[in-house]
Amino acid sequence: MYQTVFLDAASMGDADLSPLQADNIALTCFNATTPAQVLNRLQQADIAIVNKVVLDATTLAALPRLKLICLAATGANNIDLAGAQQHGIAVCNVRGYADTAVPQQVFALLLQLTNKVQQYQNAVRAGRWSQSPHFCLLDYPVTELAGKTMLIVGYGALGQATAKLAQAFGMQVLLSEQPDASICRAGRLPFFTALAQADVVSLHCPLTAGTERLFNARAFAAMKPGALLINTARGGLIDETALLQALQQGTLAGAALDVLTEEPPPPAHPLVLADLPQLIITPHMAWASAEARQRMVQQLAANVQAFAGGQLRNALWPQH
Ligand SMILES: NC(=O)C1=CN([C@@H]2O[C@H](COP(=O)(O)OP(=O)(O)OC[C@H]3O[C@@H](n4cnc5c(N)ncnc54)[C@H](O)[C@@H]3O)[C@@H](O)[C@H]2O)C=CC1
Ligand SMILES: O=C(O)C(=O)CO
Repeated sequence: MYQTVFLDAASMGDADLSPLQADNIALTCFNATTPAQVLNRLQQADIAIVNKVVLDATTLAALPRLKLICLAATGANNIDLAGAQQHGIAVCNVRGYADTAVPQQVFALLLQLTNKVQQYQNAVRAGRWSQSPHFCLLDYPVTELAGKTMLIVGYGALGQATAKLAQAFGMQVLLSEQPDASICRAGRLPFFTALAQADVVSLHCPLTAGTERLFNARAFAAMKPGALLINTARGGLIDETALLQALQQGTLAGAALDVLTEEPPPPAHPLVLADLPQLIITPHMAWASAEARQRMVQQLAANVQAFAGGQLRNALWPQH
């Protein structure tokens, strides 16, 4: 019997978690877990399931029974992988579960930036259409995606699925090489060259030591004037102070963020308080269509059962 503890089960919303239940699994679900509660709750666990709870090296060192961390997410930046490795704790994630949900949100955000649906809705509600001397109201400029370029940073499952939607909109897709790469792979552009050519930049790479604040003042200065930035990957990819400055100075024409460095953000977070119509922030819900959350549960169950059967599925560590 594997003692299995889901530390932030309520982050799955109303998804049906019953696929996780099985004869060989004793499952305990906590809605949410504070950093101070982690150790106590995982003390007797063989398997920890976490969405965004942080499991750092110190915590992992104090959990000798723990054998598997099963991420209810693709991004693994909340887990100290080196610490897991040091203590022989396997780590697996879920993959491709959101490759329809996230790209759909990328375009929901991008289309809001180009088509100003919210601003027009507000204008109609405020009676401004009724007062218009014409049949229409043209107060907010609309621009087309067709013929524009989208740079995808991180060409994995979500980057590729987003690229397909971009192509369906008639956009040209660009791929960049990693900034510190010594060679540039065929079909890719050097990072700063790609930034200078893109009308829209969409982020889909993991947050690692190498990608932290990849989008900083230097990167914003290199971007094409009037470009739009969409981040549905991780907040830490962006230097948020530099982003606010780039938006205020007009270097960037707009940004849409589904993720912030600190989540949930403090109420006085400068980007949350910034009153800029060209900045849209959604609360890390790009992944969370009902369908994607249920696919996630199925993958979690498959990962847990693979482990119980002596196998590892979607292992980030140990790698095969
Ligand atoms: N907002 C949300 O709800 C969600 C956010 N995510 C985020 O999206 C990220 C990507 O997810 P997937 O596409 O499924 O992962 P993936 O592992 O399939 O793809 C990531 C890609 O990024 C590439 N990469 C790594 N470092 C890079 C760098 N420095 N520059 C450019 N590319 C780099 C990798 O080679 C890989 O091709 C996740 O790591 C997670 O942080 C994932 C799901 C939902
Ligand atoms: O899958 C991910 O990485 C997410 O951020 C959703 O939890």
